[in-house]
Amino acid sequence: MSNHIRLKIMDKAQRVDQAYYDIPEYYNKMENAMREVSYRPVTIVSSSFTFFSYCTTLISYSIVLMRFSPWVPVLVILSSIPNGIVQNKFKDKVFEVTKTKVKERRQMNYLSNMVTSKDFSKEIRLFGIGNYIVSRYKNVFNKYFVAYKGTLVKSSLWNFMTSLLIMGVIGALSVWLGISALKGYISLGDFSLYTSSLFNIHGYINMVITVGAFVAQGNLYIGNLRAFLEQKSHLYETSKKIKPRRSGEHYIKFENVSFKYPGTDRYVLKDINLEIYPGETIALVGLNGAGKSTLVKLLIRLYDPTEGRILLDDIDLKEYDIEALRSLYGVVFQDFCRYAFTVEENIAIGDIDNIRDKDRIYEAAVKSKADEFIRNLPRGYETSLTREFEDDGIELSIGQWQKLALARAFFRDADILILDEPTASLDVEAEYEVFKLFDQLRENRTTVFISHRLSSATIASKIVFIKDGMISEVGTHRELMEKGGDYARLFKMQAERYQE
Ligand SMILES: Nc1ncnc2c1ncn2[C@@H]1O[C@H](COP(=O)(O)OP(=O)(O)OP(=O)(O)O)[C@@H](O)[C@H]1O
Repeated sequence: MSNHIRLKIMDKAQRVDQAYYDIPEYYNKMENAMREVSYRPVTIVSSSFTFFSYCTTLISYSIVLMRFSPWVPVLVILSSIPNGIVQNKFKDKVFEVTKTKVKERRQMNYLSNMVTSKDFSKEIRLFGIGNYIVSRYKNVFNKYFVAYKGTLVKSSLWNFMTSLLIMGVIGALSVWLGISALKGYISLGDFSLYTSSLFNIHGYINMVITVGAFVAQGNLYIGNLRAFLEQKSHLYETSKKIKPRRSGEHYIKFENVSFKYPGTDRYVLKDINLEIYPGETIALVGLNGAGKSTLVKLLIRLYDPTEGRILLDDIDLKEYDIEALRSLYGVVFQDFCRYAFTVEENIAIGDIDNIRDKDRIYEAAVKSKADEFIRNLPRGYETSLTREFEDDGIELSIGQWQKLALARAFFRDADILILDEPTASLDVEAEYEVFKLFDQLRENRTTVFISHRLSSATIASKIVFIKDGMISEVGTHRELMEKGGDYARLFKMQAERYQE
């Protein structure tokens, strides 16, 4: 059951849109749902059974004690009510605190993962920041614990006082039983039966209260889980779900597109108007933070524009079936993923349904210049690309990873190629070959690439210069050089460095 719910949470998490990763509340809901998934569902069911079994036992002991006097079970049960209320109230409070302190808990997880994960290991050692991270962890923990402390102290105090009440009542009833035995109103056997029933009834009341509170808390957990599973998408959901045609020939148009990231007030893109004709190779250039990657994110519908619209073959992107739309694109992100799988899988991820098509996998690797180094790996295409799980796994260099990411995009058989800094880590020779390939590829598909190496932009049929979220210049390399604007200035600046 836990596994079933975990799978449901994972399924939801892989489908929610990108905007959720910008919103802490999303993470909070997911963390709340994930936190207790390993034990909570099972214990809700088992505790419910236990609850009923304890209640039955409790009734049995009450019936035994009623033979002596109906007041005995009534008094024990009445004196337990305040303790039951206190336990329930404070369990709810602790649950609420846990829920509201989820940000701190995520921070604590992040900080403790930092010191244990490989990603940070080099810098932590080099900069000697291990202790700094541990002290940050302690600070967050203290904030987290302060919130609990008050509730825990109060809960213990109230628990102690209400337990005293129960103990007082049980003590008094034991004395009553003792006197009755001494006076001969009940036999010694009955005395022993009644006193053991009295103590048992007390124990079972305690257990019923605890288990009952746990079951009630389970309801709160289910509320959390539902809140996560029922989250709505930020992206516009069309009823039309048009399937884009597959042809390689597409016309893309940005119409007055402006964009703010969810939860922010700043326009990152402002009034973008751009046409990309079938078969064109577009180079997006501009300074850091200008908005180039954001433009790409809108094109593949990770986000919808805040204003304006983007058309593909004269139809708004929003009207397409989103999965079919995304299947048109072959993308290499600036921060592409490095999967701890085999080489083959790392390429096949571009089009996972065709993972068995080995010939196409090799073909894609040859195109991206990855085939050469793959053949020298100990197990070729079957080499595992991590040393974390496999003894004979290996680590690649960043440039080698980039070649694999490119192969992934080529394997996809996409109509539109989108490459964000696709050659940043490639050696000069590989970069030259890859750009030569783009030249061939652009005959039958549209390519959009982002590059800071302006020499590579010269092959583009259209260069789009983005400045502060706006298109400031558009044209071929020659046109923009003649214009003598920002592009020409940056190009000359880079060229001068090469001439030195
Ligand atoms: N998820 C996000 N939430 C809020 N702001 C963001 C987010 N991602 C990017 N930004 C902001 O959007 C602006 C544009 O970022 P973008 O990544 O599009 O720039 P870029 O032109 O690709 O830069 P670079 O050349 O450095 O890759 C930046 O100011 C950045 O801070």
